[in-house]
Amino acid sequence: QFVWGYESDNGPEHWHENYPMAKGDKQSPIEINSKDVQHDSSLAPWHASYDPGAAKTILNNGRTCRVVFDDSFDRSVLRGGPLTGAYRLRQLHLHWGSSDDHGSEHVIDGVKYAAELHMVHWNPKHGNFARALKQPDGVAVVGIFLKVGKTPKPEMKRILEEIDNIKTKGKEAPFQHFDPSILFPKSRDYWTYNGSFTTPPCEECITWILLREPIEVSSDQMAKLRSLSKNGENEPVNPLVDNWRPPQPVKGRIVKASFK
Ligand SMILES: NS(=O)(=O)c1ccc(C(=O)NCc2ccccc2F)cc1
Ligand SMILES: [Zn+2]
Repeated sequence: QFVWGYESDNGPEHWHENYPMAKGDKQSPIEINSKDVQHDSSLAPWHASYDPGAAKTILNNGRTCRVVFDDSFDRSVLRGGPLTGAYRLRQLHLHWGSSDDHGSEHVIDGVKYAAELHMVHWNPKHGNFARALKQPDGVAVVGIFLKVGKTPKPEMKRILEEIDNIKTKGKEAPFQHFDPSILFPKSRDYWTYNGSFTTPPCEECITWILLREPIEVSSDQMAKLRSLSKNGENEPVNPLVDNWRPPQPVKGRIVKASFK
């Protein structure tokens, strides 16, 4: 039975065989070229109001490291920007490379960042997440680029400290009292466009909000992330790296910028 992944036999080039949406017209990620972006002065600023008490657990699902939040009511929400209404924070996760020179999913003016962090929110007007992902306005993901520099990002430490407890696939640990808005960069500038999950089933339900300013992490912090394994305990070690989908066809979509 086909289990999708990022290897040559089950990677992004194969996904469409089991998930036809993967060949849709509004797929993510994409390459963003500043010259094709349209500044939209009507775009509102976005606001996150997260409850640190909503954080629940952190897990290694063999494909990424994911922090899960209580989304049973409007407890941690994202508002504004291109969105109508309050979207509930459900989980955050990352995509990263096997070395510092690549790993992000979106590519900005040819620049690949070392990693890309996704904060996944869904529109409660659709009742639940499974229904929301069938709607064009169902899901909103804030994407933050991680750039390798000399100074480690202290706010990333909480996540990276937990890595040792979730080394292998299926491992989960409590992860409480965490407000992910501490990860945001200073600037609120963003690009936004309509796209999809970057993993199967590649549903085209996402309003992407990509922050222009990357956050800086250290090479050691990236090495820590790369110490996660795809394999389960007592299985041969298979490093969890290069869990990113390459850019997909833009197909005439307009990327808007909140800034000039
Ligand atoms: N990389 S991303 O575009 O930000 C992204 C965000 C969320 C998911 C997700 O929830 N998958 C699980 C899932 C659950 C239920 C139904 C379908 C699903 F994909 C996958 C990818
Ligand atoms: Zn993602």
